[in-house]
Amino acid sequence: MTLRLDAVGKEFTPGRPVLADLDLTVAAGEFVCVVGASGSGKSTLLSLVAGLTRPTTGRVLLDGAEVTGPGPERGLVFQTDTLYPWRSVARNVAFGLEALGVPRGERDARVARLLSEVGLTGKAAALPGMLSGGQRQRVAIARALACSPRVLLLDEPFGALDVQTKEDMQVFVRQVWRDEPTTVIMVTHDVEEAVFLGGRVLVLSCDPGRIAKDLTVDLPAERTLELKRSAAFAGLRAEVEDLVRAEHRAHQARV
Ligand SMILES: Nc1ncnc2c1ncn2[C@@H]1O[C@H](COP(=O)(O)OP(=O)(O)OP(=O)(O)O)[C@@H](O)[C@H]1O
Repeated sequence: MTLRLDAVGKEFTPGRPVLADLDLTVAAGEFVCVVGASGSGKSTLLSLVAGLTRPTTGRVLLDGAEVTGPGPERGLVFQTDTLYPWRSVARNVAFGLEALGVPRGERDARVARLLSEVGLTGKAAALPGMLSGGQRQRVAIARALACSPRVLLLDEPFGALDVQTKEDMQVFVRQVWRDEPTTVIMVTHDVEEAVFLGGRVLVLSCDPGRIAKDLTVDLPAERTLELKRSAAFAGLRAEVEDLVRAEHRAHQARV
């Protein structure tokens, strides 16, 4: 599924654009990470693709069709825990399938497969409150994958996790992306995470947000944690950090 943003601008307050004149094409199967200073409009960009908010100017297109609202072909995972606390893990994952009216047998099979994929088969009957933060985020990812989204939108999904759990989740999400035929767009504050996961990293400028840099991550497709210790990785990471810092400073100088 090809995603295209065509001269997209977004203002929440008239005359104060958060995003301006943003053009972007993401091909099917890409893994794109979006970084930028706080307030640069990363989450707004994701909300526009999710159809949770509409652009003030320009258009968001999925395979040429304009996005006018949310849809099952786009799965969303946020930083904060958005699981339904009263539903079991399995029933959380089943939620979208129930809403789509998928028959019970098919639904149960899909949920079982996803829980196995995210390593939580044994927790199917548990309530979210009984899980760790990393486990809850895995349930959230399984839930987002349940309707076989063509595009997976991740907004700081590991921002609240400790370093070790976060690294496990990074490896996990890369595996999910390899196993499920999906395009991933992920917003993160963490430059190391962006370079580790993305095939492409977009650096947003501030006020208004535009794409300051669209960088191809020229690293092996097989991303293991050892890669983070390589010189190539360190070089890319420093390059992106410098870009984010430069954009932040340029913004500070303007205000
Ligand atoms: N619903 C809204 N109504 C009004 N202003 C909003 C709304 N959503 C976002 N904004 C404003 O848009 C700007 C960009 O916000 P956004 O959350 O997209 O940035 P971000 O880059 O994701 O920030 P952070 O890294 O801090 O999460 C901010 O100035 C924010 O206050």
